[in-house]
Amino acid sequence: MAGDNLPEELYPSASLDLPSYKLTTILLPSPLLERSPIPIATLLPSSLSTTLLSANNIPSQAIPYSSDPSYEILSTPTKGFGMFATRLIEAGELILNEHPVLIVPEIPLTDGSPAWDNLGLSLPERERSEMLTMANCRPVEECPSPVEGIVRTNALILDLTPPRTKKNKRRSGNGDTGSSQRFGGVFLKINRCNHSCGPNAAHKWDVSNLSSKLYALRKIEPGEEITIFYTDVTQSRDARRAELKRNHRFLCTCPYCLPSPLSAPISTEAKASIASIISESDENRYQLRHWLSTHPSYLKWSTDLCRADDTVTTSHRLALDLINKESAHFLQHIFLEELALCYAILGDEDEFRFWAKEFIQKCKIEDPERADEFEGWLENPKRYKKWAWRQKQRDLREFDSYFSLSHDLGHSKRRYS
Ligand SMILES: C[S@@+](CC[C@H](N)C(=O)[O-])C[C@H]1O[C@@H](n2cnc3c(N)ncnc32)[C@H](O)[C@@H]1O
Repeated sequence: MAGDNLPEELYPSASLDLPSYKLTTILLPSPLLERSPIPIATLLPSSLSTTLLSANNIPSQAIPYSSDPSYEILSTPTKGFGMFATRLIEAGELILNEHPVLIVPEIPLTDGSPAWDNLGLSLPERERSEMLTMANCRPVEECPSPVEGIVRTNALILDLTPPRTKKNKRRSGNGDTGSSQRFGGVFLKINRCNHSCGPNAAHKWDVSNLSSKLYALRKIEPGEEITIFYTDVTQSRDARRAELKRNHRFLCTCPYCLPSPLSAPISTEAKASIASIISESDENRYQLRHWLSTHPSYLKWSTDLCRADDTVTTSHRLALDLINKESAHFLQHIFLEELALCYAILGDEDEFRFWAKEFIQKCKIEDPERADEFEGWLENPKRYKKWAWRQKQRDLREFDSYFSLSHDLGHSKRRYS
């Protein structure tokens, strides 16, 4: 889950042939009549530009503005700007649904600079000037155009494969429209989220709305910074810091990397205690990264009556404890879903309801279809096809063995009579 993070290496060595790309600005009508349309400046392969930007694939209206946003953008002491909660935000809650201002190819342009500048110029003044205040971690020698530097610092990976509608499924047979190339999207607000190795939010791209949803992975307190992850944070501290430095050019200063403030010189004992906190966290993250391959498997358990009933539930509850400890909530939904299914297979309605509700709350934005499926089972748990499967199998076996025993007895009676 959890969201698509910032690209590992958004710009590998290959480069694009510019003439086959088309610069188009989409203007999405605002739902409020008095507001101007919402612009998205796109640089897309001509063929994709034609299909994606056809009337069928463009939303008829922009996402409505929230009149009472749960966030504000503030300056931070060491990380530039950041996004902060203005009130309590519940786990799974939508924080913001936003259209990108720029959509660009993942690989660099052969004739870079003018194309980048033209892209910036194709935005209306208000959006262009806000975009130009965004972070730019690339030196001018590397990215002569500030627009390119801003894109490389901020762009989130977008998949532009048009949504699978009945119509385009029929047209292409399997719904594959042949657009496998990835793109980057720049968002004026979501991109203000700084990285944390214990993020409290994630984002999810929705091609049918041409927008990304930012949502809470756990409860966020008023005034708390809203953070996402730019790299795989189940890696060790050294590995993730090296990756952030290489790809995003900053040394992470989040509390999971620096469990104590950098300021005053610290004693040898304090240093040793920090080192032990870091090594414990590395070990926890390593365990979480490999949990599903090193701990009892739900799939095997769900078809194997020889394994104890609580094998997976006990193990998954331990994983959830570790997830809380490391603030690795982007992994939570995997365990919540399997816990709910374990209790369904055990026919334990109270536990099933508890974990299913937890799962729905956490995944309704990441995977709304699966959340709907669980809502259906909550209405009537017995509709789940493997409801109480273990007990039913045991009853069947008992019946079988009773039946074969009486059958054998019948035989022997006949033999000895
Ligand atoms: C996508 S921007 C985030 C918003 C940015 N702070 C701003 O002012 O617009 C990424 C940049 O923010 C800073 N940043 C993000 N997360 C950070 C972290 N955990 N530690 C230090 N700097 C961070 C880095 O300068 C990075 O290049």
